[in-house]
Amino acid sequence: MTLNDTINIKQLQRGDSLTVTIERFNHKYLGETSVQGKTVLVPGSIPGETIRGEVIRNWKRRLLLKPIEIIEPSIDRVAPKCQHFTTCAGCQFQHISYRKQLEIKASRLQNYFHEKHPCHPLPLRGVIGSPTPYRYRNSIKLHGPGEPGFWQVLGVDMMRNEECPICVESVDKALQQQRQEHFHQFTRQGILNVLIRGTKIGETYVGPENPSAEEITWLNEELTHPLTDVTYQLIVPAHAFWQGSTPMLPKLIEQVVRPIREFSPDVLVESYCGMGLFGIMSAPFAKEIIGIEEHPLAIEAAKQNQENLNLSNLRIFRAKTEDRLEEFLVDLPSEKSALIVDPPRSGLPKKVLKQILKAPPQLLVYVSCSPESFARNLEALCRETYQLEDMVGLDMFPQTKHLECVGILKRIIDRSTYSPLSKGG
Ligand SMILES: C[S@@+](CC[C@H](N)C(=O)[O-])C[C@H]1O[C@@H](n2cnc3c(N)ncnc32)[C@H](O)[C@@H]1O
Repeated sequence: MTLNDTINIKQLQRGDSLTVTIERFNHKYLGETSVQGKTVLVPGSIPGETIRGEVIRNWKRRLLLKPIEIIEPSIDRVAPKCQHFTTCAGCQFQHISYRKQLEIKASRLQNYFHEKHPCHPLPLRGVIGSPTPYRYRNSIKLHGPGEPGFWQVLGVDMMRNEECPICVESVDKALQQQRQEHFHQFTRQGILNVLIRGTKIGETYVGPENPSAEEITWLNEELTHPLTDVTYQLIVPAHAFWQGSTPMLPKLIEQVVRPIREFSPDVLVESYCGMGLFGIMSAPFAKEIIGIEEHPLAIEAAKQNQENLNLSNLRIFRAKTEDRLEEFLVDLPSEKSALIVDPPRSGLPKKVLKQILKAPPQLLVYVSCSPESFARNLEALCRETYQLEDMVGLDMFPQTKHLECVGILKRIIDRSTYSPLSKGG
């Protein structure tokens, strides 16, 4: 007899109890199992564990269970630090030892590169862990309706979270203070989405995610270059992209800029450049750098940083990558040219892939926050034009399912074969 033979799962209601053994993680890293043909999802569980839980929702095909008692725990289980873990949708892994989290992420990367993928076997060096697996995150967005909060697991309501221990202290403190005041200063004005962002030097922005022109805020940040030890004072736009993990940032820069330093390109194009982070950090190692970015505030910050740091070899262009990349790539010198891409989660669109394949620079450094689109894009890039020489994962967001990776691609064909001129445009 199995654990649930005496229960008709269809009839379970909110608050009822159910005991299950977890079979696997689903694609969102929720533990799951099947009971009487229904998928039972248990946040904060590990495959192999037997858990007694309380029913939160019972849909037609799925049932959401909140763990109440871990009857048979996994050897990888640790105590979560956040009181909201298993209710909040932000973290998936607080109950798993940090060593095991890194193992899970490394095998997830491997799994995207099946046997027939041109990059198989994967030259993966591993996943670099965060020096601080908590207290790393420098920005959060809270959403309405009503008092702003985080999404709950599986989108069940919003939660008015009292803390967020993965955040750096200044951000967590600002959240706690706002929560005590019920975010009144924003809800009174009908502002639904609130952004909290903190910098390493202690500046904090708490305000609307989408500000009016007068509310636009610039933050000051300090960053020490991991390869030169020079400390940079940077302007960071509160409302445009800035890397979310303060302690992991030097490690990410090191992985992206080291190959640029080794290659020492005559021209480096950095597309999806944000406020110019990798271009600025590559400035000592490339003769000329061209940055392309579409967000007006990121562009303003990039230009301000370029001026403040007196970087005469860096030029920034406001454009959509798909509209202007080709024109820069076809002008690149055949040898000694490099490209850094750091696209959003969806990866490089087909149009951009085509432009790269038409005039491929010698070195391509691909920074990705989505292993899935990264693997898909590499399938096209490495079919005949590039070889993936090196790859590393970076755990920018410990306790969560998210994973960053950097791939170093070297051109393996003679570029003249692919030149738009030799192909008649
Ligand atoms: C993952 S962020 C990387 C930013 C930068 N590399 C950094 O580390 O700070 C992606 C950036 O691409 C920009 N972006 C998104 N779509 C774009 C497009 N089609 N063309 C140019 N930039 C784009 C976003 O505004 C954002 O700044």
